[in-house]
Amino acid sequence: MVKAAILGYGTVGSGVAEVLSCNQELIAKRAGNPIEVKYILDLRDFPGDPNETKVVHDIEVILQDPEISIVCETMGGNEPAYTFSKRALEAGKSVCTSNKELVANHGAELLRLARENRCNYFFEASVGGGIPIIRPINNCLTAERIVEVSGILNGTTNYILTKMEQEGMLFEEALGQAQALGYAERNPEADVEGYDACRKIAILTSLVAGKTVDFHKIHTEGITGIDPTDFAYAKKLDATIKLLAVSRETEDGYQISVAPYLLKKENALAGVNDVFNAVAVCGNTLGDTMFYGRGAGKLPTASAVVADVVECARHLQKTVGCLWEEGEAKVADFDSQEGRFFVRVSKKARADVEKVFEAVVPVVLDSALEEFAFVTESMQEAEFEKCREQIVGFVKKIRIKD
Ligand SMILES: NC(=O)C1=CN([C@@H]2O[C@H](COP(=O)(O)OP(=O)(O)OC[C@H]3O[C@@H](n4cnc5c(N)ncnc54)[C@H](OP(=O)(O)O)[C@@H]3O)[C@@H](O)[C@H]2O)C=CC1
Ligand SMILES: N[C@@H](CC=O)C(=O)O
Repeated sequence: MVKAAILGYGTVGSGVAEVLSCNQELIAKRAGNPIEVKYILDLRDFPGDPNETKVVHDIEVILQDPEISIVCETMGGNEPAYTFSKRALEAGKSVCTSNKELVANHGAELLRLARENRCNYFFEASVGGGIPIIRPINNCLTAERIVEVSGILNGTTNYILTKMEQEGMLFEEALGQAQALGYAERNPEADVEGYDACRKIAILTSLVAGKTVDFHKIHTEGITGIDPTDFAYAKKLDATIKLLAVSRETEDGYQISVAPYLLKKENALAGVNDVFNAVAVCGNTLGDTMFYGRGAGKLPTASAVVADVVECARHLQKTVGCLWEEGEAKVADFDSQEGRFFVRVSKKARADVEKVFEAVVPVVLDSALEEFAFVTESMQEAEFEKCREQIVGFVKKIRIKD
């Protein structure tokens, strides 16, 4: 019997207990041993819950119990999750986590501690919820030089954008629904301002680079500025708007950004809706591959954590290799990033626009509107900003994913 503990009995933690119980027999077969949850650490008690007798409030009970070989950290946040994870690994207990904030901040160090203590630090659920992406990058794509990773990495914002586009729902209402469904972070600013997707693309790029990407260096924009008029223009252009995270290897380092993008309906990512996420990975010899599934939610995310638990149970006292070491991977200057832009400007700026951007083809939604839009040629971010300075009045840009 392999004994495990769950730290944090919220959306994901309670899902971990449910998946372990619901698929108990097949998990025992696949792990080579039955897996039992011995303790659940939380701040609260859960009277009436089937696991209420397992609840403890002192981490020492778990850390000091030699029977516990696997700890699922589903509390979230940096502290005390960082200290608890570190201490579990130092005690030789493997840790499986869904906590991307912690992985993005301390992944390399926690992996080293796992190696030093002959156990494992696994984090499949930290990116893309239930989508297998960490293990595929580490294992199945290990023969590849990965040149680009991009995709939709946040379920909450994709849910909000889908509801706004398809049902004309207001931002706040759609966010409220995503929170009620258990998709959003405790502080949903992390979702809507793009910070969550930023940490996830930092984790993926760190795995690709083998060194840590400092996520503070990633250009990050959220979706709070996207309004119904943007969707009306997108429809007119046979396009949609998605929050994309993009990471590309260049000679100057990894060019990484998180921002809303306008993308044509025929783009595979345009059809990724609601809480679904998709990650496209391009390898130098393989070409393009894509991973798709539920990016958030109780059971899909818990399923990924439990898969890590099974992998730990199969490798007790052995560390499974993961090439992500301490030291920093270079992030390229964002200003040199190149692409086309969709731009909304006030009607009064027409002459300026034609002078600065030359041959623009205006997109007009409604002649009564005091604005029009156009699409630029491919140019660098810095170049666009210089042009923008020469245009008086309202200017709003959305990048285009070609
Ligand atoms: N929800 C999702 O779909 C996904 C979440 N994740 C990540 O998984 C992690 C957990 O998310 P989620 O389950 O949604 O969050 P929840 O807020 O639902 O659950 C966290 C649980 O941990 C408990 N907790 C917090 N601090 C402590 C502490 N010091 N000691 C003991 N228990 C504590 C909380 O108790 P209390 O409520 O009393 O504070 C709560 O029960 C986060 O890192 C999140 O980013 C990853 C993928 C998807
Ligand atoms: N809040 C996150 C949860 C999963 O990582 C999201 O919406 O994607």
